[in-house]
Amino acid sequence: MRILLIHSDYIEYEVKDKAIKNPEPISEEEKKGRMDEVLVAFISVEKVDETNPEEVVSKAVEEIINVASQVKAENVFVYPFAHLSSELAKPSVAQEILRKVYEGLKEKGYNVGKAPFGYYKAFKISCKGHPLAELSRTIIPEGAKEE
Ligand SMILES: NCC(=O)N[C@H]1[C@@H](O)[C@H](n2cnc3c(N)ncnc32)O[C@@H]1CO
Repeated sequence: MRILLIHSDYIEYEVKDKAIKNPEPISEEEKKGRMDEVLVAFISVEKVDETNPEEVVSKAVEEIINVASQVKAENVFVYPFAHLSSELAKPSVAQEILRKVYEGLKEKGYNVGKAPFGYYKAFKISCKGHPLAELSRTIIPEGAKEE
């Protein structure tokens, strides 16, 4: 899993078109969204993550919370982003893993937003620009490391 973390004044998105055959069903109001004072997590789920989804989910939640506490962000935004890796997991697995990351962050008490899965989206983001405002993390399941 590849994660790009951007501490932002805001993130806003607008759904433009379906990008896969069966995108996540969304309501009219979910076609646009915005969150202010937020740690945005752009996440690419990778093929290797399929070997141990549970481990990748818990490590991702841990890494995101670690950065959120350092930058003092109470809002987190999970953005499915298929552009951080050339070894992507298939959409069905990726959607489930991202849903669990979202749920895991909520369980830890964060105010969590998410962008719909499986769409092309326009987005605007305002990076805060401080030294910890742009970070990336790579998460690899333990088992996969032995290969
Ligand atoms: N920016 C727009 C976009 O990326 N759209 C992506 C994601 O919403 C989602 N998606 C599909 N596979 C994955 C994956 N492995 N990891 C994350 N998202 C995925 O499906 C869209 C087309 O790839």
